[in-house]
Amino acid sequence: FQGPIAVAPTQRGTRRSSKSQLKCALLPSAVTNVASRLSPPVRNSLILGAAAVAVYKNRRVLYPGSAPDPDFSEPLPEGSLGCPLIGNLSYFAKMGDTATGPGKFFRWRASKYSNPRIWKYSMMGKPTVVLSGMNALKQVFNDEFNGVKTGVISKGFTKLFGGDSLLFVDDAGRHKYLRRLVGSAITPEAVQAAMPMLIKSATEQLDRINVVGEPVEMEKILTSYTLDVAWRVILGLDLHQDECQTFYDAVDDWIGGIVDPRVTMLPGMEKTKAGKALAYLVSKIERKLDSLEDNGSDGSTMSGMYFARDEEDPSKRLTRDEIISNSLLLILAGSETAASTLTVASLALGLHQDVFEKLRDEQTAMLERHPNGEMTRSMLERECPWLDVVIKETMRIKPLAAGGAIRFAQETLIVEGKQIPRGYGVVFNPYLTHARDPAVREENGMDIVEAFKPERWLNDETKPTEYMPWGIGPRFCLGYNLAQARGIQMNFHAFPSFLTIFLVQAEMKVFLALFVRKVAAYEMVAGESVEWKRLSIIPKPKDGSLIRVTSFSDGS
Ligand code: HEM
Repeated sequence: FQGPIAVAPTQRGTRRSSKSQLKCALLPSAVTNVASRLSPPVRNSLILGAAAVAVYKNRRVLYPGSAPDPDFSEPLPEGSLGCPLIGNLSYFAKMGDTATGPGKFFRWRASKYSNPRIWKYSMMGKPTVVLSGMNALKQVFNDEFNGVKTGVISKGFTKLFGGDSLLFVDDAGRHKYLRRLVGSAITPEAVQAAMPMLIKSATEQLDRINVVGEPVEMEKILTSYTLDVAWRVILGLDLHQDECQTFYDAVDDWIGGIVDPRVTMLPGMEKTKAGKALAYLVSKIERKLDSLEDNGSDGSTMSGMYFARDEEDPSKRLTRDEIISNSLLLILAGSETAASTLTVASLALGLHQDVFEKLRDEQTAMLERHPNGEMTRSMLERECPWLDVVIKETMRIKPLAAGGAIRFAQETLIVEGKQIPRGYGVVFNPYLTHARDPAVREENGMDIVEAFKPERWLNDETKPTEYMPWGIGPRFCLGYNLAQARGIQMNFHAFPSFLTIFLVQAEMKVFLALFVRKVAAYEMVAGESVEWKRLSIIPKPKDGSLIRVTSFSDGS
């Protein structure tokens, strides 16, 4: 509003008419005149409104690639794209809070639209559609490598997490090949062979809980547990006690690189904390590979990968780089996720004493049947239905806060009557999917205090069907199930449960079983007032699930 300004003839050749020139010349002064009579709040609202209209009218220029595909009549999903450069500012402002935890933006946005199962937003200026609900998810994510492909926003991620890992593969054949070979190292037999290591790792960490009345932060215990599983079971290392902390710190610094722009955007990653941590981890893996070459198999997942031959072409085996990248991927995908889920389970059991008692009764009965304390993979699977449903319910209430890796539409997709134009990002949202299951919609179904009811999984009539904590489609969690890697089409709900206990299930069940065998009763230090960390991959209680044991099983 600088007063009248001269209007230059347009550069494109077609001159505007003298009438329109006059309008253009007079308009600013007229606007200035009117604006000066308005109170500042009204004037500012009008300015913002005018700016919003200008952005809306020019959105095709401002957001390249966001326009609808003219070959389709279906509309775009609802939702605004925010700032063209950094996307929706509310994404950053509402990432999470202590009352609801991470993923607040997705819950808040979904509640605004007529169809919460499909809507759009913009991440760093990239138009992206958020999908939830099993129908829509199956349609889109089962078509990975054709209709959609997983991609990365920054190439730095590939450097940090290993360029030869199956996470970054966008070719169906190569992905299947890598899943077959990496997956062949996590068969039921391999997990059974790993049971003593899982039990040893859990027992060592549970030994840290030994004083009645002393507050214990379960998250710390469980982070160490899953990292011990990573070095023992996945990498097959034999770390001395004083080197464990170096390993924990290295994994922490390495994963922390995700949020460091010097790592993901700029050259010179090697000199950063994350780069140095990565070098340490790779050196450990390299040395282990040399020892496998000299001494043969040791039963670890890495050894499984090293000696695996492709069942379709036995002359093919994983290269050294592929083993390194995929070993790193298993640490990345498996440690934090399992630790967080177990942390939430310890909170849920502390809040629901009746469920804790059910688990204890189940373990007491198992001990009576196997008085020598033996615990195998198939025993946990066949004899412990409560263990199973406690984990299912924990993962229903607190799944990944913002979904998995971003996919990009390879062609224009029509989903739920809307179009997702070619080139758009697409992400799944497990929380929104779980929250809309008919079995839990009537109550405050995602609240850990009010709605944690593992028994709902024991009856076909109350069993949720809108459920996908392990992902969906060809990238379904590898730690969970290998059926797809062997070419069997996955139908999660119809899948017989005896086939579904693999590494991560065994890891979580072993810990919980030993925990309820040792601890006879405990309470949450914070009582029922649960607060959450604002940011994390899987939601975690703010106090790390601070418990106080009131009695141990040995009577102390
Ligand atoms: C409670 C623990 C876990 C949860 C909730 C979980 C969840 C998931 C989800 C949702 C995906 C799909 C990601 C996407 O499609 O973008 C996934 C993929 C994956 N998970 Fe897990 N996971 C867990 C533990 C593990 C463990 C213990 C391992 C291995 C040691 C593992 C290995 C993988 C791998 C390798 C992939 C990528 C598969 C591919 O791209 O083909 N996960 N996981």
